[in-house]
Amino acid sequence: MSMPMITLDNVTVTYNRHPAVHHVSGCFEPGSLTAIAGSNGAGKSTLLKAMMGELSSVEGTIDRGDLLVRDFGYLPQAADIDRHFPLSVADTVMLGAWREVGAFGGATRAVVDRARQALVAVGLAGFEKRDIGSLSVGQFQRVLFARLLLQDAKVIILDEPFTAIDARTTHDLLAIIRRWHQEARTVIAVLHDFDQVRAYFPQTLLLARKVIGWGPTEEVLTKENLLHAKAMTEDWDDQAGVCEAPVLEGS
Ligand SMILES: Nc1ncnc2c1ncn2[C@@H]1O[C@H](COP(=O)(O)OP(=O)(O)OP(=O)(O)O)[C@@H](O)[C@H]1O
Repeated sequence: MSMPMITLDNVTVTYNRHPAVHHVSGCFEPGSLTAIAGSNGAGKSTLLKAMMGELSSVEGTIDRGDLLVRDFGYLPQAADIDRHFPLSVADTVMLGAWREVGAFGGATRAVVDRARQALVAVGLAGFEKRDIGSLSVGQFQRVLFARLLLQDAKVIILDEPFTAIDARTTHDLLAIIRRWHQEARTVIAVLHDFDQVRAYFPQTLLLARKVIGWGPTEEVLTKENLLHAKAMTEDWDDQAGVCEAPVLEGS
């Protein structure tokens, strides 16, 4: 059996000493396609940011195995992305290849061809010279998927990729996620639409500050678990302190 690719062991993440997620343990297998689901404030984005190494107050262990930073492709929530830069669609997609190209290096013909193919794959052929500020929300999301295609990452982490995205665009981008899965990449996506999760994502991590369920989607998204998750998130005290270490019997 292959070794787990990303293993979380008792991960707790705090903001100003208040836990946003706590005691999360489990693993993302290589090539798995996992949805992270949960209510607003359940800690989904926090967990992704911790996995990306973006947060400093992380307790427990996030073991990324042999993976390097370059092996991760990360799409943050749209609200965290500033697109008021005077960047063209082509330049934005090319950012996916910056590790290959380097800060001042020139892109090879092969990289430019791959960027062009990525734009075709997301249905934006001919948009190369458009300013990203002039795109619709859905078109911009397609550009960001093209950038991920170019990056060619082993692990792809998407934070609410379909929020405010229309059905047609969502359908097209889900097809790309499916393609990544068929290519045996590990894909992790925060999603709010349970029907979508059931239809496309074999694995689910249901989060409500802690893990409510993590495994095959049909076993995790039960009515009971969803009610439990909702109640947990609603009852959570944002000012709660970090749990004390459990007292071991006999100590
Ligand atoms: N930078 C921050 N500073 C302080 N608290 C934060 C910060 N970011 C998130 N939080 C808090 O951590 C908790 C979890 O937030 P997080 O954004 O991870 O939830 P989420 O499940 O992704 O929610 P949503 O579905 O609304 O995006 C919330 O109570 C939030 O207010």
